[in-house]
Amino acid sequence: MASQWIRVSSAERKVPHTRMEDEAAIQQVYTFGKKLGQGSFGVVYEATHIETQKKWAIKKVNREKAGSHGVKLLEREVSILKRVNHGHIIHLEEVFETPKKMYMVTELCEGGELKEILKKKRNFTEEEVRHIIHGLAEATVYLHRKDIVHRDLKLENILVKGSQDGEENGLLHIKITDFGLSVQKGGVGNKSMMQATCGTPIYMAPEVIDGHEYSQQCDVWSIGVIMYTLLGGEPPFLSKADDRLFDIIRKGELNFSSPVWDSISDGAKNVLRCLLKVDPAHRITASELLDNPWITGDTSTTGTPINVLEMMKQFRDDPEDGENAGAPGGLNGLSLHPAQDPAPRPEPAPGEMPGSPCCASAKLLELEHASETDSCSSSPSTPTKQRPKKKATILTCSDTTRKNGSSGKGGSSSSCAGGAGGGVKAQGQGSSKRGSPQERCEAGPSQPGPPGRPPVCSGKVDSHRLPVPSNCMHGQQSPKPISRIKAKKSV
Ligand SMILES: Nc1ncnc2c1ncn2[C@@H]1O[C@H](COP(=O)(O)OP(=O)(O)OP(=O)(O)O)[C@@H](O)[C@H]1O
Repeated sequence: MASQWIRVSSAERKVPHTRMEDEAAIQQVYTFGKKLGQGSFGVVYEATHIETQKKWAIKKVNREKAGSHGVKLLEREVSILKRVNHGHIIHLEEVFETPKKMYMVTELCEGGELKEILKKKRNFTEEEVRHIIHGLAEATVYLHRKDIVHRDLKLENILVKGSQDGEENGLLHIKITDFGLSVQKGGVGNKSMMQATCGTPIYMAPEVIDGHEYSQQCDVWSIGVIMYTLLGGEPPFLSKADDRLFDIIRKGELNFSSPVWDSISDGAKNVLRCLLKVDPAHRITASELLDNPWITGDTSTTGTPINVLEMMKQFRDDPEDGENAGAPGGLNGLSLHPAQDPAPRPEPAPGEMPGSPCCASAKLLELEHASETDSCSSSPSTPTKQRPKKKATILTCSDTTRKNGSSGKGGSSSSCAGGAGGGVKAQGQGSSKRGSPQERCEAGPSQPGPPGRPPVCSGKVDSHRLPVPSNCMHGQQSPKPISRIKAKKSV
């Protein structure tokens, strides 16, 4: 006898979840067809819903073979997929369970893995990549708004809808899949930070490698790795030895010297530099990415930074440029010092776009206080709490992407260009100072970033090297993710 229930947790979609004695019940509903692929924990089949004749993909997992760890990842994936509903995220139709097996019925992506398509094509055109990254950014913004962090975004986890309904004007319709390593963060402050070292080495953000507390910004880094690989045909950071690979990732130097990059626009390269900023506080957010002119196709926007920290840094480097930005006080009339900012401004409303004037000003205030903090703030809602002054807590790092940017082909600036929707525009900023080799990660530990940006705990990015846990020693070619679940904090 099959018993069906629908979990009605308010956060979850109503996804049918059926318990049954054996396979017979599912075979009355679906006809199993060809094998689509094999994962670590199970086999994926094409299946047809008998009543509707609609085709689906069914992942069949043997609990015993998967082991308790595998089952845990699967349950986590099911739980997250029940909470989401987005055009660029794989749709979970229903779940069946027997005492020995678990079946996940998901939408069918006949195009298979994006990685396989890339292998055949060698690289995608800029227009194709723009379309893919746009979809990826939309899905990531959606997830991050729900406090879900994927943590294993990579080409293998991006599926493509079939040729008939999967292409939009010849462009691929992508779906993010494999939420086994995903987490839904709880609350704010420390609870919103993660510490488990997990992901797949070539896609892992520096802060994840180093075991620092990290935020959803790790997904943005992975989008950068994906975008670079789609355009250039090879990942940005590669080494056979993991130690070396992690060192390369920590430096974050982007190489655009291969001929394939000659025909790629400066806009695309700028986006890559913004996505692959070593310091997560200076990395653009997924929603900032969506507003980037390279993504929106808005070529009329001037090359202004969209990341508030970047803007403040530029202003600090060259306040006159900021003042030339068209309004007294610089940065479009924003007050740039607490003393010039008499009235405290309200926190941004939920959903308010980052970079609205009051937010940028408030964040500058926080930044100044952040330089006086010495430890990860326990709560982002108390950013200005005074702590013992310790000069050493103004963390310094060399932002190698910027160095690289200033010498990169085409001489494009490394600042996060554009920002149509960012709200704050510092127009007319000279580019001379942008290439300054010395950048200071002024964002103190765990101080909140700009609005819409999660708090980050930035350590000494390029000098702080924690020993890499032994279970990180997968070959860099290995697509298998690392999941150090025995983290300090369970996530
Ligand atoms: N919804 C789907 N539509 C079409 N093919 C799919 C679908 N889901 C999975 N596949 C195919 O089946 C293969 C195995 O998928 P599965 O999710 O089990 O494992 P994986 O994510 O590749 O590996 P792992 O579980 O080890 O991370 C995939 O590589 C893909 O080619």
